[in-house]
Amino acid sequence: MERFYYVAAVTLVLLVLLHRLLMKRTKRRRLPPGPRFTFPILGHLPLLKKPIQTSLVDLAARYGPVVHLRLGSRHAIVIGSSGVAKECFSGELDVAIANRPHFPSLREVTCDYSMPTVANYGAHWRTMRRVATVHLLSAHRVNIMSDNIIARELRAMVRRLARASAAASGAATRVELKRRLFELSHSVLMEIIAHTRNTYSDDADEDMSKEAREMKDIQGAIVPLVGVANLWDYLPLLRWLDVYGVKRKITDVVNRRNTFVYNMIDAERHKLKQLECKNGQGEGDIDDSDEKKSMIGVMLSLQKTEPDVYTDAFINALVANLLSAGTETTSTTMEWTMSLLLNHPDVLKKAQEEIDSNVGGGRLLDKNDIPHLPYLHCIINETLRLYPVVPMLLPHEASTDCKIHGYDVPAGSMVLVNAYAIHRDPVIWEDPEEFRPERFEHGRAEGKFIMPFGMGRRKCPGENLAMRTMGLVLGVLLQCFDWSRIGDGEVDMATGTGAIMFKAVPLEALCKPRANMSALLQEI
Ligand code: HEM
Repeated sequence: MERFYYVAAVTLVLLVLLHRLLMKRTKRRRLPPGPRFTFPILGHLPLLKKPIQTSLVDLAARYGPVVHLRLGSRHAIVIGSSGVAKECFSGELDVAIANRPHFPSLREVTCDYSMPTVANYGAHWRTMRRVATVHLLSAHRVNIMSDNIIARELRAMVRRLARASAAASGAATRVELKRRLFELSHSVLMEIIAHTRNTYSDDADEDMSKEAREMKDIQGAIVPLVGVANLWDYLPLLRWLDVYGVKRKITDVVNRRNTFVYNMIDAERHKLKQLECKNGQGEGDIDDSDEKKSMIGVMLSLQKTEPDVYTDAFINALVANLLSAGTETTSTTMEWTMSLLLNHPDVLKKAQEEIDSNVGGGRLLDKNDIPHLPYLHCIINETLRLYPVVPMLLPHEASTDCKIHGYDVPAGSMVLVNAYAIHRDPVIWEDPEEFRPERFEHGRAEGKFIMPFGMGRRKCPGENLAMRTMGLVLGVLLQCFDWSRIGDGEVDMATGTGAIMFKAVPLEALCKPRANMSALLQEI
């Protein structure tokens, strides 16, 4: 018993000394300003109200453009001005904060943090990033995909909308735009990744292939589980005790997803083998160039030259990540755009006039028209300014002690950039809350900048594809149909909570074929 008291006393003294030492170190550092009071264990977490980006605007107003918080046991540095954001993402600082925090809730879903969005800065991330930017999402590949995959999927969607309108015999048709835009973005990515589509269904309401639907179900099952597991990240006891019983469910759904992607890889491998055989048998002209291949096909070609690097596990992680990172971001931005246009019919009309005078009604708008539609581009930019769908970017982490804006940032700190606040900074943007695409016209926004895709070396590699998809989809929807609100009220622009800034109320609208397009729509 005596021995127990002795050990307990020594432990207590050591803990007190350790605590004092840590406090001294912290005091010697010049951390950015932030709220003085911290809750035990939780730190400043209880101060953060949802949505976090707006709650952080209030803290920035009190403490300045760089704020220090404690989120559980982690240091977090929040950046709230464009000047400091530029400093963060240039030179050596960009490298120093290029890691990602590893949240236990994401370990299994991200294949042990091997996906590019969460991988730490290093050799593995560089290889994935190179494959994504050079082989899969380059401007050249996006150009090729625009003509075949995006145009095909878009045409199918227009055909369905036109049929639904025909069935309404002249009356406007009610369209669940959120769902339609999501299914279109998802189908485009699935086709780019795996060429799964063999046929288009005649069903006026069915926008996806069987495979795309299966993948959508899997992703739909993962998101809420990760949402619950998120609490583990700051309160490990919940994870150890598995209070909400989500651990097994996550394992099950991740296994289902991995099996599904591995099956797609095997199917693509089989297809490529068959092509090789045909070419070997002298069936000369079969085009098996990388340009015609799906993303999985391109990666299987790389696998042939370096099988140890481009393993099936590598392909699985990259494919699952591109699907989750690329679908909801693109479709939600289009949903915000259409919502803004419905609330600003004058802007919608001006965009249609631009399309009419540059493209006309004799054919569907295509990729070659995009450079001649600057106003449409301004509308997309203004939407990305007001509603950047990843409002806090993805969290970065400092791999080493560094300085931001003269303040000390300890290694391991999370760095969060409030793009939402930066885009609405009244010092930079006149009437920042107003939707005014004209602010981007004729180089008027020169010198000001928006960062919906992030900046620096961790910047989004899908920007080309996203901008092209959004330009084509929105352009064609405005070219072919007139759009109006359901009811008299304005479209509700409330934002949901979470890492992606969803619309709290899913968008529905009324659509009617435009008179100058009716002949073309009947042929489609
Ligand atoms: C409107 C559409 C999109 C928006 C607004 C968007 C935004 C972003 C943002 C803010 C980041 C984090 C940047 C940072 O941490 O500094 C990011 C990362 C990423 N995005 Fe996107 N994205 C979009 C579409 C896409 C698409 C279509 C793809 C691919 C098909 C994609 C793939 C990725 C990947 C792989 C990363 C991780 C990059 C890294 O950590 O190295 N995104 N995106």
